[in-house]
Amino acid sequence: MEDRHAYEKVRVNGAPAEATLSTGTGGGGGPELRWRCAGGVTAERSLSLEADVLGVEANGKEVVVRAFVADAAAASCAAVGKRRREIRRRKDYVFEMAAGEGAAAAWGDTLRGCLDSFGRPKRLFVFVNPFGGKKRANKIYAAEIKPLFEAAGVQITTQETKHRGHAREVASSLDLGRYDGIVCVSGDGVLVEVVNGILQRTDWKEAVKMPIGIVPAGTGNGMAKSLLHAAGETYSVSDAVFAIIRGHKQSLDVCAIVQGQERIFSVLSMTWGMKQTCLVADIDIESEKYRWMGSARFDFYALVRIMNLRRYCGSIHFVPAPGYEAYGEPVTQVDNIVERIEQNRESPGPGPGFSQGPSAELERSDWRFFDGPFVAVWINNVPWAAESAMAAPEAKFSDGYMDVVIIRDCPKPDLLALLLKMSDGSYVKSTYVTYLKVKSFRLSPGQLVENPRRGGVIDVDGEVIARGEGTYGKDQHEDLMTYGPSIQLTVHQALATIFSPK
Ligand SMILES: Nc1ncnc2c1ncn2[C@@H]1O[C@H](COP(=O)(O)OP(=O)(O)OP(=O)(O)O)[C@@H](O)[C@H]1O
Repeated sequence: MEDRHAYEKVRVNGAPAEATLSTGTGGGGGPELRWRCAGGVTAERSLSLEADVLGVEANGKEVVVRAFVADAAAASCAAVGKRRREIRRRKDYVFEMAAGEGAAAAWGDTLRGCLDSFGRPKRLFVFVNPFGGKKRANKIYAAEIKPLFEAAGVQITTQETKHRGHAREVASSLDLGRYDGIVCVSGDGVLVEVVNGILQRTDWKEAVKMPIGIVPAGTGNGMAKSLLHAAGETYSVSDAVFAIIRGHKQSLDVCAIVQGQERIFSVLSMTWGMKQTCLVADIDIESEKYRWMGSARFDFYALVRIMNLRRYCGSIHFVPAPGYEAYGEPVTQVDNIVERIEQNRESPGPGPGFSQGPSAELERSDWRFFDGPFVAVWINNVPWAAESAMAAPEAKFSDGYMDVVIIRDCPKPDLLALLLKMSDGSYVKSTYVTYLKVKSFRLSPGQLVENPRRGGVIDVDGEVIARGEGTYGKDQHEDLMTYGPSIQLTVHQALATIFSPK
């Protein structure tokens, strides 16, 4: 049954009005506040507590409702309930109760009760990476993030990341009982560190249930873009924060990437060969020097990059998801693959290694393969690799599969055309792109076709994990894995939990 509190005499931001607080769900719309100003010239206004309200405070005769709405018009009853793409803004509505303090206190209690019933996070641990993206994360935090959390009454503990790996260290030992979630104000890198830190804990099975939030403040913000886009929300810092405040959650597949005794967990992507994000970003940024060309500079710079196109020898093996069984060639001798999986099973260490993870034997007879050369192989967990690159339009957060994109021999003009369609994902329709979903995957990377003394680069969630001979930085960097021996990927379905707008 719907529960209503109606007041004849209320002032809303000083204007006399009649207001109704509805706490029930009888109408199907959830708890809401409605009011109509005296005189009736303005339309009835309403605020959905779940979709528009951050917090509430009762003060004497007043109840202050801290809202986050698209604009003044968006608070009209016509707009309530619809998904909006407009930019939201902070707005306070002060309800002065004619019936006095007692009525204000009662409204305050009722409103807070409604907000509490949504299960929103009350205590958050927030990482801020001051070096992410354009090094503005601290400013963004102070100007756009902190005020929203404060308005929502969320208790915040912040931690600036001091060095590479710091977020991982902290997440591996944080007292999780003190928080309802961990938030990363950063690019995807810190998020990945947090997931890896949690999975190296001895209590990882419990710890991995801790919801993780991401607020885009880096160069690569594929996860934030994927979450907001999937919910039909605008891609912005404030929308990402609001999603965390509202406390909706989504489970997320985590991919274990293993080579011998080395293991890393990925939530976004693994890439080999041409990079999806790099090329798109490069065309935006590096083409600046060709600004005099006008809009043709994008095409020109893409062309420059494609002229230097590299193709790599190697092979990939995979267990296809249902519906993709016809892709590639059947593997007749699976023993090598299974042997390697069995070796990996014995690898020590905490976290969902092969001993705890999904059983690999189930997939014993289903392996298929492609041989190179390859221009690019991308394995994606979520649709967006960066905010401007929709690498895997079919990817789902927790379907238990990785979406694989393979570009093999592709004429340069076609590659250019394909690249220019990366921003909406339509590039996958090209005949030069093979797109499939897999349960397990194995990459055996080889040398450049044009130069057998030179290898390629393998990148996981934006970090290089292996680089071959002759590649940039080979002499300076000690990578986690070796370029050459196979790298095995296994999906752990819905292992992690992430704050999501819906
Ligand atoms: N204080 C710091 N100094 C140097 N590196 C840091 C610091 N804090 C975090 N990092 C590292 O920066 C890396 C990238 O961070 P993040 O993803 O937030 O930003 P980004 O701009 O998207 O990154 P990038 O473009 O470099 O991949 C992470 O791996 C993280 O460990």
